[in-house]
Amino acid sequence: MTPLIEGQPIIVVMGVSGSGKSTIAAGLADELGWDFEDGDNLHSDENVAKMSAGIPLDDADRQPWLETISSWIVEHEMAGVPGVITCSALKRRYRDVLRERDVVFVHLAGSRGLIGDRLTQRSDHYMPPALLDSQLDSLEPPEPSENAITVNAEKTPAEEVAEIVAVLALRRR
Ligand SMILES: Nc1ncnc2c1ncn2[C@@H]1O[C@H](COP(=O)(O)OP(=O)(O)O)[C@@H](O)[C@H]1O
Ligand SMILES: O=C(O)[C@H](O)[C@@H](O)[C@H](O)[C@H](O)COP(=O)(O)O
Repeated sequence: MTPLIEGQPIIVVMGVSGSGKSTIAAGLADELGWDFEDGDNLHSDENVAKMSAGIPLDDADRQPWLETISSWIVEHEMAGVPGVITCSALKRRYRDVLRERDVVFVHLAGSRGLIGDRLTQRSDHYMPPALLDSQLDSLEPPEPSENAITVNAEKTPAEEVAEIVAVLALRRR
């Protein structure tokens, strides 16, 4: 594993369902040789069952999940291992939970039409496309004071990864 560069934060790739978090975060981690975790895999069985049934998660459902993601971040910080993790992180107060650590948010932002099309085409996932509207309703895009990076989710995955690497001036070591 590549050791953490001093002052190097953990990257949290955020956005609504279908914005490309899993694809881009995995590609970014691969490009950098960093650890990767998909926040989707850290949901409780109850949360997955709820989303699978087409019911949006609420704040109480998301709180323990955010704490699990925070634990992943802390473990990586403590071990000095850089990483990329996905988390929808739709609301400012969710991001505030994760921001207690040294993280940088990368927001994948795209139109409802494009993301809806992608979700309709995606077949191997528990999250139903019908939940996109509630995801967009919940989304509070990062404010300028949050120092997040916003990437146009309508580019190709390779372009998005290259942009993130360039903006953060990251290099494989
Ligand atoms: N930049 C992109 N260009 C084209 N298709 C993409 C892009 N990013 C993701 N996809 C596709 O869109 C769908 C949703 O992407 P995914 O990474 O699962 O999003 P999320 O993790 O945010 O739900 C997947 O089928 C994925 O292959
Ligand atoms: O906060 C939420 O409502 C969920 O966490 C959701 O946003 C999340 O992203 C799911 O895990 C679905 O997975 P995909 O984002 O991969 O569709």
